[in-house]
Amino acid sequence: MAVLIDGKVISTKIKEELKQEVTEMKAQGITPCLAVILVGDDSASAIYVRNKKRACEYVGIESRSYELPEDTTQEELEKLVTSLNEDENVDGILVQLPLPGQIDEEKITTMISPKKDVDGFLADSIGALCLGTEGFRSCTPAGVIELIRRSGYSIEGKECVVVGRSNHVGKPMALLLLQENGTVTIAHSRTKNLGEITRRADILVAAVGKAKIIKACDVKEGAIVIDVGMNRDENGKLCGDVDFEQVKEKAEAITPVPGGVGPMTIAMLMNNCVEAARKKRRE
Ligand SMILES: Nc1nc(=O)c2c([nH]1)NC[C@@H]1CN(c3ccc(C(=O)N[C@@H](CCC(=O)O)C(=O)O)cc3)C=[N+]21
Repeated sequence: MAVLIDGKVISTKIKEELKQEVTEMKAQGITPCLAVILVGDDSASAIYVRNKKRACEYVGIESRSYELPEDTTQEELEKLVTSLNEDENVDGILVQLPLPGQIDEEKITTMISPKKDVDGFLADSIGALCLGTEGFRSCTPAGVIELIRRSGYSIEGKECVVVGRSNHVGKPMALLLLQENGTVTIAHSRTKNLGEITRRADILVAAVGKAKIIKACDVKEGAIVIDVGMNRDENGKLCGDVDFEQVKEKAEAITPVPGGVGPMTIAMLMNNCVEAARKKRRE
């Protein structure tokens, strides 16, 4: 039976560390501030946004939320992002994705000032990650690295396989593992003999978006298995990309869903907000 990597415990530890730092910042008159924009009333998005607000409260970050109706126009949303870009009190801007169909998502997200890109989604941030220079790291991949590190495992020299190549998870995940000196393979929907490749992994990161598709036969004995998936199973229950019940018997360590990567994404978002506020002070 594998070691359970507890994202709730580790994310709470990170938030406690950030809370300390924010207390010190506040003593110097600086309060980090995150603006969260939610368009429409998708219930899953509403839950995430609520979790983010709660995390802000815990850490001592001021959160401003903008909950706009489903029929918000492109122009209205652009105006809001522009005003938040210009607002010196706002350190980070998060536009909750996905956006409704009438909105040009690409245009809205690329409007966000790179200094306030706490999601780490912009070309500036991904470029900095690629070059290994200072910039915001994408929250989910950064959370995965922290989970591995704080559980006492090293990445250096390990065979790392990332399944999934999305801009928000797979690609930045591979770059971060590379930066940690892992030997990195990116597998995806067109990969041939997927199982052969995943079975090589000492560290396997599943970011596919398909419920329980990683089975015990896809995993090497003793692997560290990180599940980024957020799916609903046949009973409507939240589950990952990994068939947890099977794989836990074979892995050295495994993350659950929920309670694994999800809470870490939020902790790293808090980290990026504090970093944004810290950088502003240095300017
Ligand atoms: N601009 C933007 N940035 C994001 O970071 C972003 C986004 N849009 N759109 C949606 C996805 C999804 N996402 C999650 C964050 C935390 C949990 C999380 O805390 N999950 C809990 C359980 C939550 C539940 O019970 O539903 C867990 O895994 O334990 C899940 C999903 C951030 N996203």
